[in-house]
This record gives sequence, C-alpha cells and structure tokens, in this order.
Amino acid sequence: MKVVTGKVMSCIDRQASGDCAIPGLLLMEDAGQNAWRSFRTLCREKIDKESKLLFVAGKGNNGGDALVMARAAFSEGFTGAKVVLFASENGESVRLHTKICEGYGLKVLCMEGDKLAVQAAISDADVIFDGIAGTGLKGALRPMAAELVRRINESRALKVAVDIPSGLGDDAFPIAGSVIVRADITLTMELPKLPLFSPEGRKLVGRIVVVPVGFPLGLIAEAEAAAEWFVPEEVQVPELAPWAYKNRRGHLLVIGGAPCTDGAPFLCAMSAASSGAGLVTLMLDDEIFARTPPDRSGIMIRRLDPKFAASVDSVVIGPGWGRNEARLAAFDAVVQHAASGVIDADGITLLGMWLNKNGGRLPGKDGSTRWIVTPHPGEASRLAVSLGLCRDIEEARSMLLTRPWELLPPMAERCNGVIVLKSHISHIASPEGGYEIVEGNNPALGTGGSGDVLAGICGTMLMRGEMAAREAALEAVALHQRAGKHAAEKKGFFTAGQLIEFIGIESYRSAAE
Ligand SMILES: NC(=O)C1=CN([C@@H]2O[C@H](COP(=O)(O)OP(=O)(O)OC[C@H]3O[C@@H](n4cnc5c(N)ncnc54)[C@H](OP(=O)(O)O)[C@@H]3O)[C@@H](O)[C@H]2O)[C@@H](O)CC1
Ligand SMILES: Nc1ncnc2c1ncn2[C@@H]1O[C@H](COP(=O)(O)OP(=O)(O)O)[C@@H](O)[C@H]1O
Ligand SMILES: [K+]
Repeated sequence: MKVVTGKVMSCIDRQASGDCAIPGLLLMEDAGQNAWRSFRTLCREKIDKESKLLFVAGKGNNGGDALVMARAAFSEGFTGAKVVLFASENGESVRLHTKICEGYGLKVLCMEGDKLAVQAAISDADVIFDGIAGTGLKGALRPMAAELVRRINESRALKVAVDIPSGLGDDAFPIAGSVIVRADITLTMELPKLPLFSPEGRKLVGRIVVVPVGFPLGLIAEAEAAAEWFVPEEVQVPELAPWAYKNRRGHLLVIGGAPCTDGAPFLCAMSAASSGAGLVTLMLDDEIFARTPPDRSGIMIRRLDPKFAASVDSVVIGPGWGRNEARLAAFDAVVQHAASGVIDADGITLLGMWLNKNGGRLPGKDGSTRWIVTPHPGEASRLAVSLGLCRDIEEARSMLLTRPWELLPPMAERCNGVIVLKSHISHIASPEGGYEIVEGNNPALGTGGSGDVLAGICGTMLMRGEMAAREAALEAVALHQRAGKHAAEKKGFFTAGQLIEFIGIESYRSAAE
C-alpha cells in the first residue's frame, strides 16, 4: 500500500476541495464516520454501550475528525461519551462540530476552563480517541499540548490515535525525546502516513487501520508515494516449476566464519538451502576448515578461495567473518569475481572500508545493482559515518531510527546496493529509486543468528530467475517474517536454528505449491 508524507496528503485534500469541488466537511464526515465504524469492527468485543469513551479534539481538522467520531458513537447509543476540547478558540471545523455535538446532547469539556474535570475524565475513561493534532503539526508539541498528551499516556484507557498519534506529525521531525501519544490503535485516513513507519515511530502507533475517506480515486492513484508498505503475507516469491532441478535453483557461495564466530555462516548456509537454493557451498577460513567435520547436511565446504566466487550464481559474504586487512583483500577479490551478492555483518564494515579505499561503487549489470546489503541499525550507523553521510554515530542512529527515508536512499546510491535496514520494521532502499517497508513486530524473530538466516534467504532470492535485487530483498524480508510468525505460533520463542525449518515450509509453500 502506498505511504505518503503529510504534505502530499494535504495536497490531495486541497485538490479534492479545489479541482473536484468536494466540500471539506463532506470528507471530514466520511473520515469520522468510517473511522468510528472501523474502530467498532475492530473492538466489538472490547467495548459496550456502558464504556466511557473520551474524544479529545485539538483546534484543527484532526480535532474535527474526532468530533465526528464522537457524534457517531453517541448516536449509536454510547451515551456516556464525552468530548474534551484542547482550546477555547478553535478552527472552523471544530467550532461547527462542537456545536453539533452539543446539539446531540454530548458533554463537552474544555482544557482551558475545566482542567480538573478534564483530568478526571481522562483518568476515568475506558477509551481515549486522540484528535489533538494530525498531519498539521509543526515541530514538537508545545508545553500545554505535551502536558495533555502526558496525562493521556498515563491513563489506563485504550488509546486510539486519529490519523496519527499526536506529536508524531512532521515527516522531518526527530521524534526522539519528544512527547507523543502512545497509541494502541491508529486509525489513519485514506493513506498511511510516513512517520508511522520509522523504527521509533512504529513503537508508538500500535495496530494500523487504514480508514477509507472517499477521495477521488484518480487523486489517490496520482499521489506521490514516499514508500510502499507491505505486510509479509502480501509478498509472493516467484513459483518454481515442478521439474526444477538443483542447477535451476542456483549455486550459492557463503563466505564467513572466524575461530570464535563459526556458527553464523552455517546458519546462513542452512537457511539458503532451506529457502530453495539448489547448491550451497560454504567457504571457511583455514583454521575453521581444519576442524570442521565433513558432513554438514548437504552443504559443501571449501577453504577460502575468493576466485571461486566466479564459479557460482551468487555469494553471501560476511556472517561471523571478522575484519582485518587480509579479509579486506579477500572481500575485494570476491566483489570483482561475483555476479551478484549479499553483504552482511562484518562484510558491511569491510564494504565501508572498501568503498573508501576504492572510491568506487559495487559493480552493477545493465544499469541496475546486483547487490543487497543487510545492516541492523548499529551496522547501518557505522556505514553512514564511514561513507561521510553523517557526522557521527549518534546522528546516524537518530536519523535511522526516526527518519531512515532520509539516509537510506543516499546510502544505497553511494554503495550501488539495495540497503535492507533490519529491525522490528524493515526498510528497503534501492539505488534505482524505490522504498519499501515491511511489517515485523515479532519479538521472537529477534533472536541471535536471525540476521544470518535472512542473509541466506536474500542470497537464494538473488539467484531466482531474473529478479532484480530490490525484489529479491523484499521477498527475502517478507519470507523471513512469515517464517518467524509461523515459528512463533508453533514454538513460542525459538532459536535461529529452529527457525530454519520454518523457512523451508514457508518457502516451499509460496514457491512450489
Ligand atoms: N488531509 C486530508 O486529506 C484530510 C485530513 N483530515 C484530517 O485533518 C488533519 C489535518 O488537519 P489540519 O491541517 O487542520 O491540522 P491538524 O493536524 O489538525 O493540526 C493543526 C493543529 O495543531 C496545532 N499545532 C501545530 N503545531 C503544534 C505544536 N507544535 N504544538 C501544539 N499544537 C500544534 C495547530 O495549532 P496552532 O499552531 O494553529 O495554534 C492546529 O490547531 C489530518 O491529520 C486528518 O486528521 C480529514 O478530516 C479528512 C481528510
Ligand atoms: N521485534 C522484531 N520483529 C520482527 N523482526 C525482528 C524483530 N527483532 C529483530 N527482527 C529481525 O531479526 C533479524 C535480526 O538480525 P541481526 O540483528 O543481524 O541478528 P544477528 O546478528 O543475531 O543475526 C533482522 O532480520 C530483524 O529484522
Ligand atoms: K491525532
């Protein structure tokens, strides 16, 4: 689904009321009514007519939406519903809808005059609908609004953000340290907004429900996307023909492992085989090679020999490999010989060193990249600093967690590789343009070695047909998340080794059934 910035959403709004002559109040009515219906459908079991619903409205149209919802709830028989106005002087839509609410018989309190009554209502509420500010927010919430949000966050009520949790509104705002509503559910209007999806933002948003507002379809289709948002189940991997033999499923070379970190490349190799690679060769440094038993469940094992990268379809380089000058030289040789590849873990640090030394970029083919780089936020921060994209680790980390869409595209461009920022929500940026976001939110998948497993899947997907690196990365991330969900359903928490069985099941289900 298309994700937009607040600015683009406001532009759609202006076009709807300008070119398409749709009165703003009509859209607001649809937004509020549909948001209420979506909430009722989602929470039918959780609330009844006795529930104490509190609708908090700021001065702008976000407040207007909350007031329409309040009226819809009241009309349906939630007669204990109350409204809290943030201010006594309000914008046009809030003024009008407040009058209508009063006409229907809803109780309306105002922060400015009834502070104690408002505090009591917040403490008493079962559900609080937050319409303090949406996409019109500028910067961090000012002190009065921040105080109200703090009280809402302290309450025991279920918190439902209207459009976007108040405080999160601005795409360019570094949210760390600011006061923001911690929502359990976000009812976002028509199209999801970009700030909902930063790794920090996603923690504050809860369940995301997209509410249809009824904008003209042409306006929505033409609107500029900041990103595409996927739930893992939506992403399909290409099918494999029933007669596909091992050679058609590709030969992947995994290069990694150092004396104290030799588990990582094995996990990666097993994961590659379980995600459908036909042949997997594991290339280890001499010390590990010497003490590795010969049978590793169908994985071929060789001594370090970077030129062999030219004999396979793709490589994964870096899991548990270590980093020093000798490794950098081997990295250089692998990049020169490989047709395509995945760079993970220590390979990412080597990539930073290699790019600085060479001043070049990863080699492409026919104008598009054949490389995927899979950093977690720590590795991505170090890469950003070593590429000169950020002053220091702190700046890089803050950007990656709150505005990754500003940093990942230049990083992808500088490396000439698809960057997969791994987290509870994954962001994928490509040098050719394009930005994808894949839902996660499965703590069981955050287990040691889970990233090595993902690197193996990325390698397999890179070898599948003529798939672009960008699609391969998206499909690998989605498959990893699907397998993680499946594993959590069956096992609860699990090890990366146990996850591999589910990679096989999910991969086979989508590619071969
Ligand atoms: N666009 C659409 O397609 C549709 C949009 N719709 C809805 O409209 C919403 C956007 O409405 P909007 O533009 O009126 O702004 P909104 O989010 O209410 O915020 C403005 C208020 O915030 C305040 N404020 C600002 N900065 C602040 C700060 N730092 N600290 C504290 N306060 C601050 C500012 O106060 P002021 O600065 O004026 O004092 C003003 O009162 C959108 O999110 C969606 O819900 C739907 O109805 C239907 C279709
Ligand atoms: N809460 C979570 N929900 C979904 N996926 C997660 C979560 N936490 C971590 N992950 C995924 O687990 C993997 C962890 O990778 P990484 O940090 O490199 O681990 P390791 O170095 O142990 O292999 C990433 O793919 C990340 O997206
Ligand atoms: K809000």
